[in-house]
Amino acid sequence: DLAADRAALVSLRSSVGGRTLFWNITQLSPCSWAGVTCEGNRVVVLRLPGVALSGQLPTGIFANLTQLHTLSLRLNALTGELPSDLAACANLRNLYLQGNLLSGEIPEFLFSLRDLVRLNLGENNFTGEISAGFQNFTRLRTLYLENNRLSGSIPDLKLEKLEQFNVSNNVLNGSIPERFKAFDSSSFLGNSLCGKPLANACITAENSSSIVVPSSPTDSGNGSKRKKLSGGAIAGIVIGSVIGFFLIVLILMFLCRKKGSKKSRSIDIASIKQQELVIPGEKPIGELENANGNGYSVAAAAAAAMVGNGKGVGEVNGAGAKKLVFFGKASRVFDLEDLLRASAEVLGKGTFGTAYKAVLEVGTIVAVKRLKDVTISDREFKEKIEMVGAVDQENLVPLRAYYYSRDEKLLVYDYMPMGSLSALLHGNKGAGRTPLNWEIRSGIALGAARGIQYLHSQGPNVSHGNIKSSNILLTQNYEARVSDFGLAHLVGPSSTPNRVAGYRAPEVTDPRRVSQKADVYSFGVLLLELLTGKPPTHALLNEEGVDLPRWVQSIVREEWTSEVFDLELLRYQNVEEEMVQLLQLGIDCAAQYPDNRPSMSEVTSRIEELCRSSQREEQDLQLDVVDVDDNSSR
Ligand SMILES: Nc1ncnc2c1ncn2[C@@H]1O[C@H](COP(=O)(O)OP(=O)(O)OP(=O)(O)O)[C@@H](O)[C@H]1O
Repeated sequence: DLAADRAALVSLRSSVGGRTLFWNITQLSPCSWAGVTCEGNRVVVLRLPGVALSGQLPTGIFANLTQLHTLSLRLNALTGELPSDLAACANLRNLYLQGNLLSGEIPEFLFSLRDLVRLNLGENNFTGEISAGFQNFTRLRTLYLENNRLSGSIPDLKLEKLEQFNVSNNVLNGSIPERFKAFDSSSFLGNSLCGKPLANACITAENSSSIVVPSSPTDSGNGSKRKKLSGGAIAGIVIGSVIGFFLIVLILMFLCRKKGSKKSRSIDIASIKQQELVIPGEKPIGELENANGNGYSVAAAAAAAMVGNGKGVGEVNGAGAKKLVFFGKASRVFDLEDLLRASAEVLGKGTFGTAYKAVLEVGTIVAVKRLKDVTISDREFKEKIEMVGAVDQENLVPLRAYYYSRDEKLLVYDYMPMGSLSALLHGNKGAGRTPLNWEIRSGIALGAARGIQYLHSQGPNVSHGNIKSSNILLTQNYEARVSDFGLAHLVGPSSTPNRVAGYRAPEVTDPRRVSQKADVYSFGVLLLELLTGKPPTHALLNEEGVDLPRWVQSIVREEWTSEVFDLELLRYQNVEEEMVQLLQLGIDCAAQYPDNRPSMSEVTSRIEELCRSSQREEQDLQLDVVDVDDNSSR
């Protein structure tokens, strides 16, 4: 009686052999076990690494698991040949059988699993030659065959996508085919192979007289093959090395100089940028005329009236007559009077104050942020806010206007109708929830990365300082817009609630001094949140959250990678590769040491590349569907 929990599985480790366990899996619904992920009632991921499975895998199990996407039986004691019904798992992408006692030739039926992306058959007792059938795996990225007893030569397989390859410690011989030469020599050691990347060249008619051929393990007793280098070859090597050495020294000197000159030029880039960013000639709205020729009169109480701190609209036109200042030419579609008459509703309280949604009488909707704890001087505030207002990039929420008085500071933004990524991910978990597919999530990741990259491109000291999912807002089409940039420098440190804690890089001590690399860290956490659907530490009220970088890394280390993804994403199996790449990028960004993190421009190009690749996958899939339809109609 296999109870549906991990405890039962663990207690079975030592007492039950593979046969019984597998037999039962086909009869029960194992969907709630750790290591087993199901979609509907079909098993898509089956992972039983290191659970003491032994004996031969019986035929008949896999015929019932046709939706399998990942099968991991690593580090068990399975023996014998692979069962032929494994061929029924036509959706299989990841097959990990490493570290068992499987034997016999790698069976031909395996090559019918054409969608395999990762194949690990290492550390078994497989014999025979490496079949040309591997050629069928056109999507293969990982092929591990090390520590078996495979013989013969390596066929010239045209596996365009292969990234990881290892055939070390077999009994292979012959030359390493051209397309495998790019892999590290450690992938080929412990065989009788020759040619690059190994140090021992292959003996050909031309070079047999001048090249030393170190004896391989199999011909170690045959000293007659040792030949000495010719004088010309030695001279060539020496001259080549000397030239190479000087070239490296020259390049290093050049680089050092470049770095030095950059440093001296970058002095006060921030202030230069500031000048570039200011739009000259902006008039406060109070100085503009409305259609009736009357000037607008605005006072500090405008803010209070709208945000409901007790004063009415009638008290707005009081003393002080400070002005609402707009940015940009095309944005004056409403005026301050409209704003004052607007109905307002609270969107939420954040680090810098409270945000309101204001619906103007003409129907225009804006978001208004009422800042608190602004500690800097008037001049400094205006300088900084005008820099923010001048920023114009499609992935950033534009600041349309600001209002400044001693008691009130208001910022007017475009209202983003779909709310924040945080609300979308963690808000409505019920039936009416918008499913967030891979296309939407990867698009959001790309848009947000582009927005942050743009900010970083404004100067080495320009950073966002508060990257988190509630600051990634969404348009009607779920395009990402980064908000709240430039505000971290305006408010005092005391006002920062710890809701940002899970995103903050470990080296940040002052929230007003957040480096670009610290932004990259926060963006990494955001990527992990986007892919796992889990909030980071303290990101939500009343929820503790998880230390996302640590949690994800611990799971990836255990090769349970698929388990970290939000269940909603698991159905997009054709792009799992890209999902894993985005996850890896998140992990890279959230590296402990700032120097180990990529720059935002690198981050953006990596996301662009994986978005392109998933679009290709999507097109392939559509073509496949067309093919199937064609075949069935014939
Ligand atoms: N322009 C906008 N359009 C739509 N919703 C917005 C807009 N600006 C803010 N919001 C929403 O209002 C709420 C409060 O935002 P606010 O930026 O004040 O706080 P926060 O993002 O939670 O924290 P922080 O101040 O640290 O950024 C958030 O849910 C946010 O998504």
